[in-house]
Amino acid sequence: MKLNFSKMHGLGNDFMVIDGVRQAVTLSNEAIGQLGHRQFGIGFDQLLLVEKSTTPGIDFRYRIFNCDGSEVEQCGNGSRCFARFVFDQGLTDKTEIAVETAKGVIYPRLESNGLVTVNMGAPRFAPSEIPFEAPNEAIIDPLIVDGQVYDISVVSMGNPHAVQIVDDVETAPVALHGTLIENHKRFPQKVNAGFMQIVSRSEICLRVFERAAGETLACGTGACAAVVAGIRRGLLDETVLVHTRGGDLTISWAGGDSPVMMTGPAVTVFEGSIEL
Ligand SMILES: N[C@@H](CCC[C@H](N)C(=O)O)C(=O)O
Repeated sequence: MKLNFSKMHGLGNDFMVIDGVRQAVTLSNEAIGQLGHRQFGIGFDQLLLVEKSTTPGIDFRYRIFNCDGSEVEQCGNGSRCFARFVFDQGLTDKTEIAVETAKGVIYPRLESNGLVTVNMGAPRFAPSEIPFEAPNEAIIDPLIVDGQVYDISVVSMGNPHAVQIVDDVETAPVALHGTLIENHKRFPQKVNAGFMQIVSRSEICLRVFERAAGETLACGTGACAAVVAGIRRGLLDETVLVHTRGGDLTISWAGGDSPVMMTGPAVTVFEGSIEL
């Protein structure tokens, strides 16, 4: 089977994006893991598979897989690349798109300046929705990692995030603690671990150790979760500039059940095909 794809990125968080509307695509989780390998495959943080939606009023469905082949619920940087992909490939002429993911519908919009804004939906905090083992919902939860207590904020943006505040993201032990938090027994489906440095009420620096992918140059849902966590802790204003190692995102949240809005770039690097 010959598979056409685009290689894309959002702030260096990179994707193999496949048109499953005009091509018949059957990929096992194992095959995705092989394609994701940086040395033996194409290499990516996540694979995005674009499909038709059967739901009235919804333009597309897209599925998200981590580089180890596991399917996940949501991806912020991926949602911007998805929107750029379907427009540039001529799958739609709409600039405001409704797309189903494994965890609900999100709404990307292509801006005239080339950036993409996505209505990522409302964040969720109930432990059962993360999922997270905790007696009740809290703004800050103590998590014991390697004998030390870390104050984490647990947020679902469709996928699970545990955000902590650090003095300096550059010296934070992201790889070491990231993997311990990712695999902590209180997160039965694992978790993405965020390390946030507050610069001011409208600016943070962020590094994220992603579930199944390790540290990436940027994590869109991680940025949404960090800003939501900072606002709930009373440390951030409604609109925040998020500096990641791959570049900047703007995140806004008005609180409560209002949606988190994310604006940032989506870039196509090249198009290719592979014989499977
Ligand atoms: N890079 C993504 C998140 C991808 C999924 C994540 N690794 C998970 O397992 O939940 C983003 O930009 O949000």
